[in-house]
Amino acid sequence: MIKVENLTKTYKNGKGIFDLNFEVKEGEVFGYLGPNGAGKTTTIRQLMGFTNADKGSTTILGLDCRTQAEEIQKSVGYLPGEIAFFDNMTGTDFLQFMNHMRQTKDKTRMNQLMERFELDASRKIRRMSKGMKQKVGIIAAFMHDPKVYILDEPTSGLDPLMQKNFIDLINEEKSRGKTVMMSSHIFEEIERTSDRVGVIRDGILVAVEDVHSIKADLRKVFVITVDKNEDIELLKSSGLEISKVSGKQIEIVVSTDYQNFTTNLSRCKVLSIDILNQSLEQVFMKYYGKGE
Ligand SMILES: Nc1ncnc2c1ncn2[C@@H]1O[C@H](COP(=O)(O)OP(=O)(O)OP(=O)(O)O)[C@@H](O)[C@H]1O
Repeated sequence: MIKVENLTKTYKNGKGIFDLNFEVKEGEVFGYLGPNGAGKTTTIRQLMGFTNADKGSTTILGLDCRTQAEEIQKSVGYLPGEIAFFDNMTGTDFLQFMNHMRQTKDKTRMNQLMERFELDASRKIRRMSKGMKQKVGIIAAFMHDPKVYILDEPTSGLDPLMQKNFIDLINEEKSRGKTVMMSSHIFEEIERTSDRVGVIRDGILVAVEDVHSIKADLRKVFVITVDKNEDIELLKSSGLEISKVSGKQIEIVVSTDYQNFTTNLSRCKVLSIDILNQSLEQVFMKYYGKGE
C-alpha cells in the first residue's frame, strides 16, 4: 500500500532522511517513532508529494508520490503535524470546503465524526484551542473514508478522553481493512494500535519491529511479599530469575516459565502479589537518547 525505497532527502544544513526502505502493507497500522528532529515529518511530507526527494521512490496505492501527488493528496487521509488552516473560516466552512475539493456530497460521516469528537465547528478557526484545531484536522482526514491514512502526530493537543476516542477510531478503521501510517511520541498509542513499528533516528531507519511479537516477548516482574524468611530462601533456590530481594519481598522475572513459578509460589505463604509489566516504551527507549 505504501512503499518507500532508498528515499533520501538532504536539507542544505546536512539534516534530512537517508536511504529509507520500508513498506506498509494493506490493512496494517504502522507506527513511526523517533526522537524530535529524527525525520518523521520529512518522510511524511515526501509521501504526500510536498517536497522533492534527492533519491529513491515512494508510492501509495501504486501511485507515484512525486508525479501523482495531486491524486494522492485527494485520496489519502492526511493529517499534517502542524495544522495551517484558513484562520478566518469557521470549522464547518473549512470541512465543507474540503468536501467540495474532494467532490464528496454525503456529509453523514463528517457529522458522525464531529459528534464523536464533540466538536462545535461553528467557531472561527482562529478562535479555536489547539485541541479543537486538531479535531478539525482529524475529521478532515477521516471524513472522506479513504483507504489509506497518513497521520503526523495525530493526538497532539488532544485530552486523554479524546486520545482514547482516537485510538478506538484507528482500531475500527483497521478492522475495516484500512491502512494507516502514523508518527507519534506516545508509546501507549502505538502499543494499542500498531502492528509494526519503524524507528527513525538522525534520518536513518534503525529498526522495524513487529509489535505483536514484541508484546508476546515482554517479561513480567512479579513482586511477591511472603510471610517467612524461609520462603525467600525457597524461592531463591527455585531456579526462577530473581531480580531483587528486599527483606520479605522478592521480585521474580517470568517470561515463559509459569509452571515452575506457580509450583514454587504454592509452597510459600504469600501475603501479596504485584505485577510490574514491561512496556513497549521500555523496549523502544534504547533508540532514544544520545550515544546508545
Ligand atoms: N526545511 C528545512 N530546512 C532545513 N532543515 C530542516 C527542514 N525541515 C526539517 N529540517 C531538519 O531535518 C531534521 C528532521 O526534521 P523533521 O521535522 O522531519 O523531524 P521529526 O522527526 O518530524 O521531529 P519532531 O518529532 O520534532 O516533529 C531536523 O533536524 C530538522 O531541523
